[in-house]
Amino acid sequence: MLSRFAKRSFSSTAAANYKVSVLGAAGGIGQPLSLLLKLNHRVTSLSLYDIRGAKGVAADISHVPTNSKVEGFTPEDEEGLKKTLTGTDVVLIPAGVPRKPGMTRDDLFNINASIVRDLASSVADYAPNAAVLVISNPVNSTVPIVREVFKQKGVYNKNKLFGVTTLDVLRASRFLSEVVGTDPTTERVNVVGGHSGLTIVPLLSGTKHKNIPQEARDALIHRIQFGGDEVVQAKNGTGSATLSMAQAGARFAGAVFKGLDGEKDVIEPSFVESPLYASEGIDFFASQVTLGPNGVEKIHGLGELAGYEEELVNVAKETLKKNIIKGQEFITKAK
Ligand SMILES: NC(=O)C1=CN([C@@H]2O[C@H](COP(=O)(O)OP(=O)(O)OC[C@H]3O[C@@H](n4cnc5c(N)ncnc54)[C@H](O)[C@@H]3O)[C@@H](O)[C@H]2O)C=CC1
Ligand SMILES: O=C([O-])CC(=O)C(=O)O
Repeated sequence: MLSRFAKRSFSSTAAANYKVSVLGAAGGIGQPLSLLLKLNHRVTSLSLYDIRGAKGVAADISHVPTNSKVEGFTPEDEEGLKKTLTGTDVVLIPAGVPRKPGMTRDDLFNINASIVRDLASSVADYAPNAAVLVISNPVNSTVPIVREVFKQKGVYNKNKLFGVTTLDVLRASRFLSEVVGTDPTTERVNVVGGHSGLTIVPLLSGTKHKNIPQEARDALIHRIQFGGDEVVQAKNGTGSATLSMAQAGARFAGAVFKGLDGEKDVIEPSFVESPLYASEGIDFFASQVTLGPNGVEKIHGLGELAGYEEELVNVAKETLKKNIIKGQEFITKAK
């Protein structure tokens, strides 16, 4: 096999070639996410898997004239998941059910935990070296589930497992810009913790907007933490954020590709196995991560926090710890 490096050495301008798989590709997130991945020049092979509809989505997207081949597989295909995953560099998992009004992300655990467990098991079998980007909720628990499945199969690499929290980062820059009257494309907010309600902690003190009045600042933080609810309510029972999430997923995957490709200073927040609060029994935490050729290259600390942010982090840690243990024990205590 001609390796990626060998292929690259023939041309200094050639981008790396990545095989990317999307599990849950025919869903509300999966479809636009797959389209955005088709538009990324670093993706040369796109494999779409879903329990239904993946072939249609693949046929549709395959007509977009970029330099990648697209294939779609469902459980009806013999060894569909094996064919999807073999040779994959990066796998994105948006498979699972979304919220309806009145539900928390944790309410999705009963259905999504087993979906993620089973898909993770196949990823461990057929793409054990792939970077795994988990979108399915509750992310605070599904990421630990993937870790335990990988550990049981002896293929766990902490540098290759990511919970995708990028939508919180997109919302933070958008909502902040609405408050301070700036162009959202120029705003970057570090969002740490986890991906649900009070576990989402935007660090506004790290932006250039230090003087937002407290009432407006508190309202802004609350909006970032509960932005997902706005979409769930507006969609009124038909789902949660899909299009903005597709953009978030494509952005984070794009950063992972850049890191794999050896670009320097590729930094995005992500929910990863982290030393930051491990001594308190919190094994995963979202913070800025430098992405490199082997996945996570460096996990950044939170930096100096304002007093109110320290409080928010403390509140986040309580729920996070429970969410993480719940995911872990779903695998380790399974009968
Ligand atoms: N991390 C984040 O920031 C966000 C996460 N989400 C989560 O993403 C998940 C997906 O959301 P949507 O795309 O809106 O839901 P959806 O219901 O539109 O799509 C989910 C897809 O997963 C497929 N699926 C179910 N079981 C499967 C399996 N075992 N193997 C392969 N495919 C399977 C379904 O057939 C469906 O096509 C939800 O859990 C949602 O809460 C949603 C928004 C943001
Ligand atoms: O709110 C939800 O259930 C979906 C989600 O994670 C988000 O939009 O941030």
